[in-house]
Amino acid sequence: MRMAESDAAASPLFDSPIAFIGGGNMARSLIGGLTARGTPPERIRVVDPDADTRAALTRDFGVAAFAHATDAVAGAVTWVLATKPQVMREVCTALADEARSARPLVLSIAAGITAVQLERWLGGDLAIVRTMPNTPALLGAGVTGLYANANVDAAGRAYADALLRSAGDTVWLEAEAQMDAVTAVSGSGPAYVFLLAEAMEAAAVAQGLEADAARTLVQQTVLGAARMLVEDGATPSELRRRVTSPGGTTQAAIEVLEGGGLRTLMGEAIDRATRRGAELAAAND
Ligand SMILES: NC(=O)C1=CN([C@@H]2O[C@H](COP(=O)(O)OP(=O)(O)OC[C@H]3O[C@@H](n4cnc5c(N)ncnc54)[C@H](OP(=O)(O)O)[C@@H]3O)[C@@H](O)[C@H]2O)C=CC1
Ligand SMILES: O=C(O)[C@@H]1CCC=N1
Repeated sequence: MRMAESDAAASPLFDSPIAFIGGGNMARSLIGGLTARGTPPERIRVVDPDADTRAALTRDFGVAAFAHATDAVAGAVTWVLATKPQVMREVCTALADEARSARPLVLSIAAGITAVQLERWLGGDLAIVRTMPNTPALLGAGVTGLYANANVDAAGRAYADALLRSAGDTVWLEAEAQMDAVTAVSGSGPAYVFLLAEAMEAAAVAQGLEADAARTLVQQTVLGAARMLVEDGATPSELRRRVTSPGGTTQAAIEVLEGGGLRTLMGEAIDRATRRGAELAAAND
């Protein structure tokens, strides 16, 4: 579902302060995406326990960074929960008093942790949007899955959508259960592509290519292929067919990948990651 930009622009949320709880890798990608695409840094506050992390966020993006969560959320109408699932319960219960009085729109980026858990830990009856972004958000080339609980009104949905659109595309889900699959596909997905790139580079070097040449060849191949996937309009299998001359080099390689069970392996990997999301929710309840 796409939100009307006019709904978001009309919301008082639009100019209000945003507090990030946790300033690690994914928060950094989102803050980078937001500030690069027009969100004034003065609107963004971050809390993180690590002084170097705080200094780097202020230096790189001009945002205010705090050591204590209560300082970061003071006056913030939107909270983005960006700590690891393992500490989310502790983080939320420590902020329950502030949540009860401020009634913020709460966005979580945590894998696995459910809207019901967040609402319970923060004190109940809150508007919660579970989101699953990915690190290309830093370049505005991310994609985010979103699910809103029943307390989120149309303006809250439109605002959450606009916020995450600064980081790339958005896909709304009506069933929260699907968030674990989204996490496994697009949240973790960049790592699968990076692993593929690592493996291709290593294979190129094993064939005698210089490391620099191998890196450039692989980088541009992945970039070019990704652009064709998005821009050409053809299906992945049609794009693959156009590369694969009968009896040629690509066919020889694809036969090895198919014969080695690449599709089964990817299915198993995504299934395992999906189940890991549910495990994280249960283990950290
Ligand atoms: N990395 C990714 O690609 C994606 C991650 N996510 C989700 O984003 C969340 C963060 O992941 P990621 O950025 O990779 O992890 P990081 O460990 O890089 O970031 C988490 C940050 O939170 C800090 N932190 C720990 N305790 C607190 C606290 N009590 N209050 C405030 N900050 C605290 C950590 O500090 P310290 O290290 O000092 O403990 C760290 O800087 C996770 O829930 C993950 O599931 C979602 C999509 C993609
Ligand atoms: O690996 C993780 O658990 C997080 C969630 C998706 C990407 N990184």
